[in-house]
Amino acid sequence: MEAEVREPGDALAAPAGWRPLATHPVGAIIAHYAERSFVAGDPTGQGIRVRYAWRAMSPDEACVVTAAEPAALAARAWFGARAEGPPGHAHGGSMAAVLDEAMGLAVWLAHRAAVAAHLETDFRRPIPLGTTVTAETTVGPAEGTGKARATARLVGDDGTVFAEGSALFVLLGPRHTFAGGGA
Ligand SMILES: CCCCCCCCCCCC(=O)SCCNC(=O)CCNC(=O)[C@H](O)C(C)(C)COP(=O)(O)OP(=O)(O)OC[C@H]1O[C@@H](n2cnc3c(N)ncnc32)[C@H](O)[C@@H]1OP(=O)(O)O
Repeated sequence: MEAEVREPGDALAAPAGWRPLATHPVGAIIAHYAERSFVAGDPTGQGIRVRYAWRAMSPDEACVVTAAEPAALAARAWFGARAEGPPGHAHGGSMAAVLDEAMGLAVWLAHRAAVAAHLETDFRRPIPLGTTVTAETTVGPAEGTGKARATARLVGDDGTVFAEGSALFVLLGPRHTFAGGGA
């Protein structure tokens, strides 16, 4: 029998100072994608529930950004019974999926169309099912052109760092076959 897992209630709301992704002009397109994504596309399910948010960045934060109004991306993520890995705790793949998608969307929002070429994840603490965490992201320059480096971490409301991710993204150009590439 599945253990009872606490529902998130309104814990998935955007953190203080952040706004729902759909309220950003570029973010609205990405938010539409997220509605269909296997990571964030089941907002009432018992697997992972993810809600994205953005805030404006100050010029000194926006080290790689080409957008006129640079924006940072964060997510609130809840892990339900169907995200179980070790008994009572989140599956590492579900944590990596949240990190991967949050970093990917951060690159799309801050920079332009890209796909992950290399992804690393460090699992620091197990996430008890029913926990809501914040996925914090950064986007920075990568060595060489046509690439971006992103990081993300899953942080509990008490400051516990559950997982950290780092990824290399290759920016999509005309030679790539991904739909929507060439931005
Ligand atoms: C509407 C809103 C939607 C919004 C949609 C948002 C979706 C977000 C989803 C989350 C992100 C994902 O999971 S994306 C899905 C998972 N990723 C994928 O499926 C990608 C599969 N891989 C590929 O298609 C390819 O390998 C690419 C495109 C990544 C790279 O191929 P390529 O373009 O031919 O690039 P290539 O010349 O080989 O390499 C370019 C440069 O990157 C470096 N490079 C390439 N791969 C690697 C690597 N693994 N590790 C280190 N470095 C690498 C090379 O050394 C080179 O550096 P230099 O010599 O130039 O210095």
